Amino acid sequence: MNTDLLRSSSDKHPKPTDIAFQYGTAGFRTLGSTLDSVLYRVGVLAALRSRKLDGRTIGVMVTASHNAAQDNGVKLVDPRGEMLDGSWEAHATTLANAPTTEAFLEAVSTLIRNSQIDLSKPAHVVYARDTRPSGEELVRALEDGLKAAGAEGRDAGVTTTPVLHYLVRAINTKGTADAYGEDTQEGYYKKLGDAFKELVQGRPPLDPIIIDCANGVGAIAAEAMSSILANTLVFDLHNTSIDKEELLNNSCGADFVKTQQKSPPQLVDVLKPNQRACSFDGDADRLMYFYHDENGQFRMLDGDKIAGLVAAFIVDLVKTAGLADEISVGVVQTAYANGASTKYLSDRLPVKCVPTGVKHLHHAAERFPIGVYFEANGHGTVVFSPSTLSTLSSHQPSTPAQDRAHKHLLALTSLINQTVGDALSDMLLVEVVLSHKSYGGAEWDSLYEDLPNRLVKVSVADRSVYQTEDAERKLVSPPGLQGKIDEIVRRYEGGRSFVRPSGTEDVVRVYAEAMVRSQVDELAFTVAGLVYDSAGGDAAKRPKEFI
Ligand SMILES: CC(=O)N[C@H]1[C@@H](OP(=O)(O)O)O[C@H](CO)[C@@H](O)[C@@H]1O
Ligand SMILES: [Mg+2]
Repeated sequence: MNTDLLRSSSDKHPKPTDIAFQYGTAGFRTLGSTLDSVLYRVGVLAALRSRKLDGRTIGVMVTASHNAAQDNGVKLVDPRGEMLDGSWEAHATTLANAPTTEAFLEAVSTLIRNSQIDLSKPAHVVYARDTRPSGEELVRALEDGLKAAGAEGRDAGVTTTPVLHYLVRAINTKGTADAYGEDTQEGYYKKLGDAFKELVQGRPPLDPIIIDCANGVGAIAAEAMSSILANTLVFDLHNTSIDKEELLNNSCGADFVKTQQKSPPQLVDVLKPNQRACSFDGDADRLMYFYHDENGQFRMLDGDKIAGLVAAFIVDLVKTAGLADEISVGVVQTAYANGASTKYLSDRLPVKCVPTGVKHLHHAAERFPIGVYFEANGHGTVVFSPSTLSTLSSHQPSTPAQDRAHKHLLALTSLINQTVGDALSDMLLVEVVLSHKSYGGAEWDSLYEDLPNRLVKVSVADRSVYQTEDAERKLVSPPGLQGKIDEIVRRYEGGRSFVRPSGTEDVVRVYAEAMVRSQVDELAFTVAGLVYDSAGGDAAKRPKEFI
């Protein structure tokens, strides 16, 4: 690497003095206007990561997902399309926080030395951004970093996070036995589109699906997919104003639906009773379904409901294909999964609970022959292990029914974006299942009844003192607090509550559920009050709903 070039270009992207950056669950994420130096340095880091992995292509996605338009962020994608390896998250944070160019150069040399990176290896990086206006300049800073580090960059333009993950895997597997698909966006749309058409062939057409695109990049992806699917499935697209910055994720999108537990207001008059609709988030990796029942009541079909629907469908297909002895299906959830969904799934399948954050779910799901994972907030997918894929490709069905189910399983491996949660791919998957089961939203919803639940944020002086175990369901620190929470929970029928520090915001989260709505609120606000007071929170600023 050319140190002079690295030095001179680093000087053009100075680190703001007053900000400490942290590569967290969602990569780096903060105000877009503060991220210039971070993007430059991520360019250098991505080049080093690629060299460390013999020149395999690394992905960089510039997005702040469901956050407001003025935010932005960046995350790295490893060669199989998965999240950046955990050990490199710390390297990212170190590089981003070096206060000066000299300190940055020093941190780069240390990383090269400690990780034994061979600088004679080539470096390849593919990158993309969502529709945020700040993304354009941030990509230029990233390109400066790539250039300074001597990496070959490929600009995938403005696209969704899951498309970028797809491209990374497709590029790295090109020409091999496990080629993932054509390494272009068209290749992605065609792969999903062909698989969908095969899966619904011969079935009665579905009603059009209403899609809230959150005024983000999902609108572009949905538009492209819509023309490929033609009349197989009609998309009724809403919130597609990608050129109006202020509208991004504003009272719309998957996060709005999940946290507000209501329909985006723009859709309220569009939705007829029992008509199914869904929301993407700002970078189209999360999906929420919902409908209004006969009484106009909002009903949410979240990540847990998607996991239940999809897992049961895949189990049936595996059985019908005559593969039940060879392939099993497991589900991965977090502590935020509704207790009713965990019960529904555990009665049928192995279910594992892991800490919050997609990388934990993804890795746990990879341990199952077929692993279905979803966060309640709608981020998830299905992964097929290499041995399952080879069982599927060599299977010889012995009856027409087995043959049909086997073909459908194979098509599912193409329809599902196995690299990461993908709103578009997950939506097509849900539509396939609804079509096969002849379900509307109400039939799907009736698989089980969600327990009433409530999520509350508590501001504390130092959230790092909150440490957990048992997949974040129990506090081990501060000492004694868990015992007090348990005591409160015992007073509520079907009560459950846990407390953990957020990985993305400076707050502690309190989750609660119980049999009755009014009791859940009481439980959640009692626990929130306990956390606030025990952290020495200012009595004058205590939120009035806390008990
Ligand atoms: C309760 C909740 O929804 N938590 C979210 C949120 O994490 P926190 O660590 O809770 O801030 O952001 C993560 C990244 O997007 C997502 O994976 C996770 O599900
Ligand atoms: Mg997202």
